[in-house]
Amino acid sequence: MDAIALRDVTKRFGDVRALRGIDMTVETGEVFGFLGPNGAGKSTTIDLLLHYARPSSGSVTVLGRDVAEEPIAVRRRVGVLPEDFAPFETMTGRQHLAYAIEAMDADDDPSTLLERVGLGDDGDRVAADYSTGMTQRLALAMALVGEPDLLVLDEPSTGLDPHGVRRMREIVRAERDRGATVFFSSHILGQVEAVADRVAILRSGTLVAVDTIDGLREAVGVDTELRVELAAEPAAIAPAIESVDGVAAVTVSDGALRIDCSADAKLRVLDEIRAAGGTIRDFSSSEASLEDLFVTYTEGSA
Ligand SMILES: Nc1ncnc2c1ncn2[C@@H]1O[C@H](COP(=O)(O)OP(=O)(O)OP(=O)(O)O)[C@@H](O)[C@H]1O
Repeated sequence: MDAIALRDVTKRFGDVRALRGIDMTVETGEVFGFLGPNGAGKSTTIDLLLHYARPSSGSVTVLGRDVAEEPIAVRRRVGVLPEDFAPFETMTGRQHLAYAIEAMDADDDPSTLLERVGLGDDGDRVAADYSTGMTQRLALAMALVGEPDLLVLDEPSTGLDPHGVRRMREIVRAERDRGATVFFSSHILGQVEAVADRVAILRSGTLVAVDTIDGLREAVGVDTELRVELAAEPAAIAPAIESVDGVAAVTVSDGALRIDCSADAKLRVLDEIRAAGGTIRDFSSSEASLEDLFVTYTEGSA
C-alpha cells in the first residue's frame, strides 16, 4: 500500500491554477521531502491530503483510503504539523497535548512527548507565551500523538534553532524507523538533503522532479568538481582524462587538474590518471549543493 497517491490532481482558485495535474506516490515507510519555491503549491497539496480542501479534479488517496470518501478515518492515522499553528490563549503546553491525546483517542504520556521535543521544563507554561521555536516544538509533539502511520509536516523547521533542527531530524528518523511515513514540505534545502529518502520538486503547480538527492544530481548532469594535485606537470595528463566517460571538462589551474564530471565518474578519472602515468599527491571533490539543484529545477518562467 502506498502512503500517499495523487492521481492527476488539479486545484484552481478562480483564475489561479495552483496545481496543474500532479501524479505522485509516496511509499510506506519513506521520508519524503516536498520542495518548491514560494507559491509553488506545497500548502495547497497538503490541504488536499488532509481534506482541508478538495481538488478541482483528480483523486487523493492517503493510507489506502480515498480522502474524499473517508476523511475522518484518514485523519485519525495522520499526525499533522500545520504551517500556521497558533496555541490556544490560556492552555499550557501540557494541556495542548492532553487535548490532542484525547482527540486522537491515544494513551501517550504528555511528559514523555514534552521531553522528546525539548520542552521538558516548559510544559506547564501557557503555550501562547512560547517563543516561535518552542511553539513549533509543541506543534511537533502534538503531531506525534498516537504514533500516526503518516506524519505530514508543513515547513517543520520554521523558527527552530540549530539544536531544534537536529532534534527534528532525529525525531523524523526515529519515526521512520518505527515504520511511519514522513511527508514534509520545505524550502530549507539542506535539511531535506539530510533526512529525505526522496524528494519532489514543485514549480508553479507542476512536479518538475521526483527522485533521490543522488538521482537529482545525476539527472542534472555535471555535478562534481574534482581537483587533483599531481607530482608532475598536469597538462600532459589532461587529454587522457577528457575521454573518460562522464567527464564534461578538464582544465589546469594553480598547477592542479580541475575536472567537471558526474558523481559516478570520479573513480574512473582517478584510475585513468594513474594509468596515464600520473602520481596523485592529493585530491578533493565538491558536489553540487541541493541549493544549486533547486535553482536548476525551479528557475526560469513556468
Ligand atoms: N485560498 C486561496 N485563494 C486564492 N489563491 C490561493 C489560495 N490558496 C493558495 N492560493 C494560490 O495558489 C498558489 C499556491 O499557493 P501555496 O500556498 O500552495 O504555495 P506554497 O508552495 O505553499 O508557498 P509558500 O512556500 O509561500 O508557503 C499561489 O499562487 C497562491 O496564491
